[in-house]
Amino acid sequence: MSSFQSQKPNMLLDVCNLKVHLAVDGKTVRAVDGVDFAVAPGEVVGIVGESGSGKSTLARAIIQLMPNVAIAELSGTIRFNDADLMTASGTVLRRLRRQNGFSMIFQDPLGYLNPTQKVGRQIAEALDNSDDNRVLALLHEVGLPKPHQVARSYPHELSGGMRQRVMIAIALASEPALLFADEPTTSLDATVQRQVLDTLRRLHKSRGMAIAIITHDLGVIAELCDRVYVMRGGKAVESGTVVDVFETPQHPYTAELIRLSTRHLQVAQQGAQRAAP
Ligand SMILES: Nc1ncnc2c1ncn2[C@@H]1O[C@H](COP(=O)(O)OP(=O)(O)OP(=O)(O)O)[C@@H](O)[C@H]1O
Repeated sequence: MSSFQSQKPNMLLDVCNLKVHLAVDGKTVRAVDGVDFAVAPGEVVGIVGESGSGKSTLARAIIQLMPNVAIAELSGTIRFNDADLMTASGTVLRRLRRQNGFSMIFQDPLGYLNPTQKVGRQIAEALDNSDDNRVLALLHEVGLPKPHQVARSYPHELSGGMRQRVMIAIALASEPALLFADEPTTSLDATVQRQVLDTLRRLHKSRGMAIAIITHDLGVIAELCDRVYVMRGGKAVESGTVVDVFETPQHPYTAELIRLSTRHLQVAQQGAQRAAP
């Protein structure tokens, strides 16, 4: 594993000046254009911004899951613990995906799960063994009732919320230090959204796992996150603690986002009051 000097040694993830420029139809799309991004151990960080601002590309590039399109430029540094992910070997990346590294959940579990395999088997494969008790324990941990029955189901036999929990269970199998959650509740109805967010919050507390959550929804940021990055046009135009950014936004774009959802400011303030000693 290669290692190098970090500017922020207390960070679990430390990304500096990341650029991911794509070659799309003969044009260069600056999907991520010089982003600094960091996550401390056990921290919950939000990434918010309009559609196409580069949120997903940022997350995917960090975990070395590049978009299926030609890359015009890829540069910057990505340090995860003592590994430089930009230069890490396949072996190092596989190890980080399998054990105590990072994993990711997506908006669409159906596109991710194997439709022809029972979900218990898919979780067992993620666990690298076929220990039924561990499969059931994971299903229980993500809040699925009747884990035996769920384990014997195919993805299409489950509701959207249940499938999202199965995907979370698969992501947890490697005991990740950092979970990326890309719009994990966008396709769910309001009640199920709330349940999945509560589950993520509970897992964060019980496992001490860091979470980087991508969302359009400032309410999700206000409820779940310690810090937030606001993205626009491939750049992080603003970052800071949720309360600071929501109370005194420095960038007009952030101010506009907040103006459009002022009720979330109250949620952030209530959260800060609850956290105060
Ligand atoms: N596979 C791809 N092919 C072509 N263009 C892409 C691809 N992936 C990303 N892009 C482009 O890169 C830019 C950033 O996209 P990205 O999906 O990262 O944004 P986003 O903020 O996550 O958007 P959304 O909220 O809609 O998911 C956009 O202009 C998008 O069109």
